[in-house]
Amino acid sequence: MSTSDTHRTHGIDDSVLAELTRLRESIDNIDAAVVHMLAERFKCTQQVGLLKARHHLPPADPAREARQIARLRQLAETAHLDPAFAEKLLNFIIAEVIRHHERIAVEPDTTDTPTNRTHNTPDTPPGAPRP
Ligand SMILES: C=C(O[C@@H]1C=C(C(=O)O)C=C[C@H]1O)C(=O)O
Repeated sequence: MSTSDTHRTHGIDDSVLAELTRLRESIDNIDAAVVHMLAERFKCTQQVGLLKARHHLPPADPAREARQIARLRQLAETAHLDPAFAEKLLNFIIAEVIRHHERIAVEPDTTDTPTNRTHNTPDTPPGAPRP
């Protein structure tokens, strides 16, 4: 049974269904954009990881992270997004980046990239303490 069949069975008006479909199409577009933007971000951070490994720099830079969090919280407030949520999300992403950098530091010649990696994925939700 399709989604629209399910809704019809439950007596949802066609105009409501059309509105729901329209909104979900936008959500799907936004989710696709988020995936593409994250893929580009990980391409950049992968390059940063290689640079750090080559020059024996530490994988994490807490001072840079603190500046990013302060900036993102400010942007979130302006955009009427919960700043705490924005901070959790950034921390979640950064934790994954640092794991990649730690891996690059011990395996600098790896051709494995975050975008094609299917193992070693994060299993902690946004907001969980960094492993
Ligand atoms: C990408 C970097 O490495 C780490 C990851 C960061 C990020 O994902 O934004 C920020 C700081 C570092 O802890 C960096 O130093 O710029």
